[in-house]
Amino acid sequence: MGIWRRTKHETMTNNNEQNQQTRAVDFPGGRGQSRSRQTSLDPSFESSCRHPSTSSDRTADMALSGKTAVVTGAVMGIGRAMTEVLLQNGAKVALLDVNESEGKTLMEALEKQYGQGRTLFCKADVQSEEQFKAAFEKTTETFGGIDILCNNAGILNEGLWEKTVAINLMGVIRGTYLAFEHMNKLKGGRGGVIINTASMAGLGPLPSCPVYTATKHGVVGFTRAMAANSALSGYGIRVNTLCPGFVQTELFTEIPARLAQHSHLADATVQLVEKLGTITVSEVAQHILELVTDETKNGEALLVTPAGKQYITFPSVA
Ligand SMILES: NC(=O)C1=CN([C@@H]2O[C@H](COP(=O)(O)OP(=O)(O)OC[C@H]3O[C@@H](n4cnc5c(N)ncnc54)[C@H](O)[C@@H]3O)[C@@H](O)[C@H]2O)C=CC1
Ligand SMILES: CCCCCC(=O)/C=C/C=C\C/C=C\C/C=C\CCCC(=O)O
Repeated sequence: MGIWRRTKHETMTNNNEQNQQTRAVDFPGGRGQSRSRQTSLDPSFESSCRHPSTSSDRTADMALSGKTAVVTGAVMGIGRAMTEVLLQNGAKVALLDVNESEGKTLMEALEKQYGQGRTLFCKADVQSEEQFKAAFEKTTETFGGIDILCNNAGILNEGLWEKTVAINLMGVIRGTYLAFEHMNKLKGGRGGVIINTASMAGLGPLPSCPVYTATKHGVVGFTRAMAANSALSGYGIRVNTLCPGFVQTELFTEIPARLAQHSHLADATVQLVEKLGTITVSEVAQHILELVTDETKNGEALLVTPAGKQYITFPSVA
């Protein structure tokens, strides 16, 4: 059971990047096809956003130079690693998270590392339409638009199952709909790409976590439907989902407590972790670059495990 007691300071390394391959695998379920705004902010929210006053042009020739990204759940774990990948490739990044104190500290560190004017922290709970909307508006005011959204914030708590649905699924839907309002080319937006963090549990069942599994299957289905919707409608927005296996983060600690009434299945979960192995946050986050930059990727579900990356092929239901 010691496996669950690891904290973020005790991450397992599993450097298998050189062995990673791309394969198509079959899972039950059809393959997905393949503006700027200025509004006044609620003053109380304004005080929750922190950004520097100067900017850097060190990023001129990078893959994401000139692009602005929003990452939810950006302060820790996979979201933090995604933020770094986006910054390393030239994007400016708005970090949205409920953890304000660590968010501000992180933003200061990122500004030192990647240059002034590259980040913005906004305290925002993805359960709140008001806070989420205000963060998008602040990002647009600060950086001039939004090109990339990573809907990443998520929790694992089978006891608080309604909250799990509200954050993991409703938060992704809310963020996607807000991004469509900002990015839609038919409404004056400049198009863009959305990456929704699902899980391997969005492709197959994690028996100890039925509600978590349901939310992640929901994220995969919603992503594929919105990708097809956008393509058919001509909105100029791509939507993809990233499906990591087990990743060493805070979410992956104290699992028996998170399983609540299903905690008797903790040992079975340990066996699955031992069978599948774990990966690091950077091994997961590096894969967003392809989903963001490759214009052919829309409605994809990309599974990332110690075995490598796999674009999932779903059976056609047409
Ligand atoms: N750790 C794992 O094994 C895996 C995680 N995932 C998914 O990856 C995503 C990120 O998870 P981790 O990095 O592991 O988690 P984590 O617990 O390390 O980080 C989650 C971040 O989201 C923030 N957050 C939580 N609730 C929020 C809310 N309501 N609004 C805004 N921010 C909020 C937290 O403050 C934290 O910064 C989640 O959607 C999770 O389900 C997917 C597959 C595996
Ligand atoms: C209990 C920790 C949960 C961590 C969060 C998460 O999303 C990780 C999920 C990783 C993998 C398990 C998910 C689903 C299992 C689906 C298929 C397993 C097939 C196993 C096999 O026997 O081959």
